This record gives sequence, C-alpha cells and structure tokens, in this order.
Amino acid sequence: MVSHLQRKPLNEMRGEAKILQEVMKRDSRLRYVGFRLIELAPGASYEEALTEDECCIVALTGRIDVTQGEHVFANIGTRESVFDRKATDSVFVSGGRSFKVQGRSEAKVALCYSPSVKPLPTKLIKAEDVGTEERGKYQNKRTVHNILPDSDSSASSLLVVEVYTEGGNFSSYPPHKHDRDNLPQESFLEETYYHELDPQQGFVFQRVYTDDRSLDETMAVEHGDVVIVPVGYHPVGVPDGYSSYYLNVMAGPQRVWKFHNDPDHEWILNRK
Ligand SMILES: O=C[C@H](O)[C@@H](O)[C@H](O)CC(=O)O
Repeated sequence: MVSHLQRKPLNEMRGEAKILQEVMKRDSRLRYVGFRLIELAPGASYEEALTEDECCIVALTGRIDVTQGEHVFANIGTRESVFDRKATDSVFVSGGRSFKVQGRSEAKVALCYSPSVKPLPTKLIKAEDVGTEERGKYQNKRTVHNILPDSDSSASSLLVVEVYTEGGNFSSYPPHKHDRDNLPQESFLEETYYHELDPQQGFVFQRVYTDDRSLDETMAVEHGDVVIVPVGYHPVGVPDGYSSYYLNVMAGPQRVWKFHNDPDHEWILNRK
C-alpha cells in the first residue's frame, strides 16, 4: 500500500507536454507548496498563466527555451541527467505573469510553486550562481545545490534546493522538522521531495513523522516518486550501491529555513 504522502509518476499527456508528476494545493493537504514535473520533446511547448503563485522553472535535464513577456531565456539547462551532478539553470517568474517553456532537446522541467507575496522581477538563476554546499559527516554526508535559498531575495515565498546523497548515507539527517511558525526557534515550511535514483531500479527509505507519532509514515521511495511533507521530521536513507537525488520545494508563512532537530538524534552532531 503506497503511503498517502507518496505520489507515483503520472505519465499523462496534456497538450504537447507529458505530466510526470503533479502535486497541487487543490489535491493535497498542502496550503503553500505546489510541484509539477513535465517532459517535453524537442519543439514541444508548455504554457501557463500564473495567478496567485510564483514559480521557479528548473531545467532539470536537457535544454529549454523559457519566454516570459519580453524576457527570452534561450537554450538553458546544463545536464543530460541530474546525476551529471552539475548545477542547472532555472527561471523565476512572479505571480500574475504567463510563461512558455519549449524543449530544445528532450527535456524534463520542474515547476515549483508557492504563493506570490509580492511581485518580483523575472530572473534567470544561472547554474554558475547556484551555491554548492557539502553537509554532514560520517554516514550523513550529502551535497546541496541551493537554487533558491532563503538568503536569495529573488522570490517572495519560494525555496528550492536539490540534494545528492551517496549510498550508505542519510540526508535530511539528523531528522529535522520545520512545522511550527515560531521564529526565531523554528519556521513553518511545507515541503515536497521529487526523488531520482541511480541506477533507476533503486529505492531509498524516507520516514515522515511527528513528535507525537500522530503522523508516522515510512516509505520505500522509487525513481520518479514525490513525497509530500506537510509536517514532521523527514529523513532519507540511501542503500549501498545507489545514488540518491531529490529536488525540494519549500514554502510557508515566512520565507525562512529554520529547522528543529529531533532531540533524540541531535547528539550525532556532537561526535568529533
Ligand atoms: O529542509 C530541507 C530538506 O529537508 C532538505 O533540503 C535537507 O535540508 C537536505 C539535507 O540537509 O540533507
């Protein structure tokens, strides 16, 4: 039985685009975050008119043209696979604007949504401007590409990050949560995980759980799955032999990433 927090790939044609994943506020318990993954053949296009949401258009794989008003971002994207482990290009578009994405090659495009709190300029987030971070030690090492971190004011509510975790390691670990609008101690950010595995037959374990265990789901997550994190801790464990990739979308009432570690496991940070 697949957890209610886990979404398997859709693979549904909609116009010229194949919808691979779609988790929207209207069909989930999320109130801030939305996520759509589309696949475009060369020359195929996808158009959208944003209303209340802003959107980060991530050139996940392949190359695309993005047009928004007078802005034309041609031939963006840096990788054939997310496991090229290179940062990629993205475009930020504020609410109330329309955009078009066209495939230059076979392309997968992640559309990351959250409330447009205020209008902001349409902006190309170049791969070379994406900060890379090595986090963790022992068996919780991972590499993070900060596409839209809270230190970057290009977006009004949206946070987007991608994470690579090698086999035998945990990420989003020690388990942390950000489900209380209680700054400066903790912020409330909903989150989605879009997962890929290399090789593709792999799986990772992800647990989403709360302190009182009123929510406690442990999932075997496969290539192309999305995991929804409305609340709770959300660690990921990667079996030996496999590499994990996930793209996170986060948003909430405050655009601040301030998490709270599970006190039962925070001790691991104190090891020398
Ligand atoms: O809260 C953010 C997400 O859980 C991940 O981006 C996580 O922080 C990645 C990591 O640090 O392992």
